[in-house]
Amino acid sequence: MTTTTRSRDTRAATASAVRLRGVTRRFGDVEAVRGLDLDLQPGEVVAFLGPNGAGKTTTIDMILGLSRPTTGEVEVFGMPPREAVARGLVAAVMQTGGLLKDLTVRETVAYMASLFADSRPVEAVLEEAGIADLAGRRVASCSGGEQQRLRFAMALLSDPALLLLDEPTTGMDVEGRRSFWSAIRRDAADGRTVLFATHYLEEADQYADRIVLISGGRIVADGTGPQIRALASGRVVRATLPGADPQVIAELAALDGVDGVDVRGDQVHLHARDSDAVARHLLTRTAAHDLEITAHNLEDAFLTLTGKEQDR
Ligand SMILES: Nc1ncnc2c1ncn2[C@@H]1O[C@H](COP(=O)(O)OP(=O)(O)OP(=O)(O)O)[C@@H](O)[C@H]1O
Repeated sequence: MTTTTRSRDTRAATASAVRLRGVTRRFGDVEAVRGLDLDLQPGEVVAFLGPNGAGKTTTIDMILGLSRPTTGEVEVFGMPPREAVARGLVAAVMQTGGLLKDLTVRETVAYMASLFADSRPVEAVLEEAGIADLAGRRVASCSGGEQQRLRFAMALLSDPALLLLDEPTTGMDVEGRRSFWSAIRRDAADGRTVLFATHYLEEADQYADRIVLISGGRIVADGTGPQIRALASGRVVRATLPGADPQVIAELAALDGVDGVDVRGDQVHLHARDSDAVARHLLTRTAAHDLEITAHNLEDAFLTLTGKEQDR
């Protein structure tokens, strides 16, 4: 792999890669981002995870200097985002656009390289993005995943210290996603800071060192996958409860230590801090059977944590 120099000046070497303080962004009546404080350290791979409309793209746009916060401060390597972008410290891989279908993969990267005063060699970035063997192929014949790796190669030309990816694998199949992320992870091992927005829990859990969970324009959790799971403590008790009447459901919901009840046909799901007490109640006071008790998984944590924010 090519050795690269990513610390282009003293400020870039010493500051947080990204620093947000009290950042808000309004669009008319819509408060897309509501008071974000966030620090990304150089070399971290961070997933920005949240449901539709959470404020992920709005935040990424502010880090890229494409829009300004309504209030608050955004700094990238200790400088205003536009300055960091102008110095080639930041690059982005967006979901769509930016490719000429009739060019080959190599021609596309070479054309982009010709626009930079100080560009890395074309062959090196093709290699790093894992598309050297596709260099002669027309862009139109590349799959969605291959086109994303091409965008990734283009983003590497300026050797950015920070790479931003906005839902980079939307619409890719499992194999496309896997090879895209293995290229990103290989590259990040070399010290690049990566922030990617995603809807996919497994993607965040599998490929990020840290997950920042955002909902309704606020950060609702920040930590590793296991730390986020632990935040939504408790268990899920599932049972078959045929024809459960509303009175029985109301009693279940009112039990001590029950945080929520979902009824799906004959199935009842209870989110409970004391699963033993809930199981005892179900078996002795109701017609429930086929009980199953499981620990929360990341998806439960996601729904619990983002649901709480949406309720506000
Ligand atoms: N230019 C705009 N004008 C008006 N409202 C906007 C604009 N851009 C974003 N919004 C609103 O701000 C909120 C946050 O949007 P944003 O695109 O940042 O969310 P997101 O987390 O990226 O969502 P998705 O995962 O669906 O892309 C949404 O309610 C959206 O409708």
